[in-house]
Amino acid sequence: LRNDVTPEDDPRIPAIAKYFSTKGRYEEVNPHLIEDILAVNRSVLQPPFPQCREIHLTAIIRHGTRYPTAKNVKKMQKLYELVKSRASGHESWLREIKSQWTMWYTEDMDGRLVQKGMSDHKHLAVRLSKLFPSLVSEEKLRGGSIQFITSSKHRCVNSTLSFKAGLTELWDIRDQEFDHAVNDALMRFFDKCTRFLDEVDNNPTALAEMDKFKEGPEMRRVEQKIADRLGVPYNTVTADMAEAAFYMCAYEFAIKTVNSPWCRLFDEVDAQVMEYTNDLKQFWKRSYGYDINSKSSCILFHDVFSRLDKAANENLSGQQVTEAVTVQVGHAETLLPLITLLGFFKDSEALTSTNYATQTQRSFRTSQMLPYAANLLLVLYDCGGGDLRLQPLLNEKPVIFPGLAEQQASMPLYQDVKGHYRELLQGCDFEAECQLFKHPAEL
Ligand SMILES: O=P(O)(O)O[C@H]1[C@H](OP(=O)(O)O)[C@@H](OP(=O)(O)O)[C@H](O)[C@@H](O)[C@H]1OP(=O)(O)O
Repeated sequence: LRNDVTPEDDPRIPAIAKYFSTKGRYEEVNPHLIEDILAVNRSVLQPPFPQCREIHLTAIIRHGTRYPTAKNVKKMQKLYELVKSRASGHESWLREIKSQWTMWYTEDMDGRLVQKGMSDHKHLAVRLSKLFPSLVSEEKLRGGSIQFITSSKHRCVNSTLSFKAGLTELWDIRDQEFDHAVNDALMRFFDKCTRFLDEVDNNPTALAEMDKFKEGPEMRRVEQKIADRLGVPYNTVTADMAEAAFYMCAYEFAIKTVNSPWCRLFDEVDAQVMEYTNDLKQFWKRSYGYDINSKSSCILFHDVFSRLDKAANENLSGQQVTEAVTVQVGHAETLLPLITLLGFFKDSEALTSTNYATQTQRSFRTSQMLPYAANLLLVLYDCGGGDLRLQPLLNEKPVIFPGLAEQQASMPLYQDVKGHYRELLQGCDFEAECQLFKHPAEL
């Protein structure tokens, strides 16, 4: 990409790429990476005093770009069959789909990491080594103070391997291998939380707001416009078909970096409606929609703070921090509950099927929050004389702990962060929250 070309002007990037929600490219969230995937800007880190030193980094990272899940491949196959057999439009992009494009997605791909997903993690590893050179360093890696923890899913394990490869290739390390721990209790807590499974994941009415929106006027308009563009009867394009078409555009771009003819089925207004549908799914299934969504991450929340505490205590007693870096690889459904528990991206109104128009300025945008390789970074600083600070970053951009903004413009004191989350630190017990009966709030 030339310097004078913005992503909006680049014909290789679909105009709707910034609305792909959890199927989006990390580069759309950090567009400077389009030009240089290894670029970092250390000046975004602004410790309050020059003597502040980073002493610990916890990175919780979503796996990299992956294939669609089997469920979505099926939907995409149905759409492809419809287009092949019924589409009567004469536009060149439609002729291209019908005569040149082949349906190459198969169900056995089922969410596996793609080549681009490996690069996502390799590149992220290199950028983190540039952003935090004293922590993500060859010496620390060789010395065993960089720990890797992953979910058992192949896309996560392979992302973890790629992250490690990014570092070992960077430093040309060939004489040593580095372990990782598979820990689903931490990285797939949602699978183990009975109350969440019962009340949300397996509850057919939990996503009622998304279901209603899919049947509502905004989605109907998108479906009609797709039917018009294809030249098929209105009743053949359902919400699932529209979703499948959106995935076709998103996956072709995320996996192959091509602006495929499928993208011509949407204009920007349509894409915003599709984005809202997915935001509704994420909101009700993994975020503020139900209290248990975020509470299911209590186990990870405590794990994060116990690591920070350990690093803080070792540092305060003059010892070397044993675990300088913790890299934890999981899913959108790992990151979002934790981000929610910490209070990020909370709007005053819930996302519902009827408030699409008033939610246009919402902060809850999964396209920005949860692309492939999305990451929450927590960096602990020692600023001398017992002054410890904690800087959160989301997708490598500094963010402010919600509620702590007024008290502290710059990096907050670690003690203040702990004070802010006091209630959760003293409670938020995974076992108690996740059991079906005797929920603490009901006692
Ligand atoms: O809509 P799909 O089938 O892709 O949903 C996936 C989840 O993807 P997401 O909704 O976040 O885009 C997937 O999360 P990921 O972070 O691993 O990509 C999740 O693990 C998987 O179980 C699918 O969830 P669903 O319950 O089948 O919708």
